[in-house]
Amino acid sequence: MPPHHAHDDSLAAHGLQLVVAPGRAGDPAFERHTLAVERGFYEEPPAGEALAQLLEAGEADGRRMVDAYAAGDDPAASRPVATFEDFPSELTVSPGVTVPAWLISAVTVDPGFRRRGILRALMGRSLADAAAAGMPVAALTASEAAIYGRFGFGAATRWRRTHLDVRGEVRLRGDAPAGRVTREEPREIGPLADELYQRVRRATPGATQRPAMTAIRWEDRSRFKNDGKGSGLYAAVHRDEAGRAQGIALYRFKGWDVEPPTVTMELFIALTPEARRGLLAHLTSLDLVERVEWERAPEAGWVEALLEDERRMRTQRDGDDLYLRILDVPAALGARDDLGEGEVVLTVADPLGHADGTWRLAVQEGAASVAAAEPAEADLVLDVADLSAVWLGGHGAAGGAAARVASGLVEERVPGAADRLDAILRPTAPVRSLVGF
Ligand SMILES: CC(=O)SCCNC(=O)CCNC(=O)[C@H](O)C(C)(C)COP(=O)(O)OP(=O)(O)OC[C@H]1O[C@@H](n2cnc3c(N)ncnc32)[C@H](O)[C@@H]1OP(=O)(O)O
Repeated sequence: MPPHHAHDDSLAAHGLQLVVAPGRAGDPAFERHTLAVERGFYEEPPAGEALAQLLEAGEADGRRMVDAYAAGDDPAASRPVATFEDFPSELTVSPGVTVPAWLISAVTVDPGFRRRGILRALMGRSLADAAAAGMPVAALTASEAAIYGRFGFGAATRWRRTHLDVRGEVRLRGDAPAGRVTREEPREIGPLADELYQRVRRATPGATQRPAMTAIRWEDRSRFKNDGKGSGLYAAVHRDEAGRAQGIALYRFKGWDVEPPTVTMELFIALTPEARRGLLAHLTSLDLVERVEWERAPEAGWVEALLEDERRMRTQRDGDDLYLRILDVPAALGARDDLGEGEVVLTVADPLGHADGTWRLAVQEGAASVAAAEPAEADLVLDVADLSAVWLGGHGAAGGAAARVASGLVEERVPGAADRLDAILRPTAPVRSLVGF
């Protein structure tokens, strides 16, 4: 399908034209776009099979490219000066409940064109399209934390990278669980990894669908950033006494030139405490390995709880992970089915207009209702970025609504209203994002 040109006044003022099109593997404009994205993140431009995989995965995700070109350039023959991708997905908001979500990714602007409002123009268009399509929320992960608050995004989940010291004998607390862990071939258990991921992400607030490229990595078929070798990925599967798979760990050996010898976790999914403990026992007893690196390690602390020596688990870095941006307040606030009882009236300020208004959120006998209210009735006044951050209850470093009152950014008109909102929004399961996109 040829890309179609759309008009945007603010881009035209900078001599730029907008190209909006679905990402199709065979489209030269999508190839140019994909190469520009990799350049924008200082990555080696992929070629051959690695590029083909990226394009096919982009098409499988339903990614749309929203690019800016210098006026007069042919998108099929020249490089865009700005790239942007958006695509529909699902976000889990409480265990077992998902809502449609608009994912945003691959945002880059050529250094020669920065700080002229190009991102602002592309973001404004994308969010307007999402709202028009009835999406209650948009989501992204950010390269820098300072960029997206101005567009109404708030950090809603936290991320941490840990190092687990597995030198010598690592003793775990409690009894060895029932069931067993076996090492299996990642290429042969792709559907199993996917099935377990689907089950866990539906139960985990903050989780989205996994991107197609991630599935390719889990099956050890990725040619991208992997030199085509496809080597070094290992799978451990926990099966319960009845032989049912209840957990999977995918990990990669980093190579003999890395000191200390390290494996890095690509995926850790466990449906039961037995699977968690069984897989941890496997990872902490790998011969020749002295460190397990874990990106997006769980926050809840079950690893530390299981380790006899909790100091073996060290957080190397932590910070913001998934950013959410509510577009439709009644749809978003009414979606969770695990809200606490109570009532609060919120005035939401949204510079882009999508979430502006005053609403009464009331939860009675487990049923939530969100109805328009008068601004004079407001208990709390807050920006859409703050509401988006606290919505799932797994907010980032800035804390919940009450913590934000202390910063002066959330205005409490009725004392205790922020605590009331936090109590209503308290999550019933750890809030985490499981994969990037
Ligand atoms: C979801 C993702 O893909 S995250 C990845 C984001 N991309 C990258 O980090 C790649 C490298 N960086 C870039 O390509 C660009 O600098 C971008 C995309 C971050 C910004 O693009 P620009 O077109 O320069 O942004 P634009 O001019 O529209 O800026 C809009 C506002 O954001 C601010 N802003 C832009 N980038 C940043 C930043 N890195 N840090 C803080 N503020 C920023 C601008 O100052 C401006 O503020 P204002 O409205 O108050 O004047």
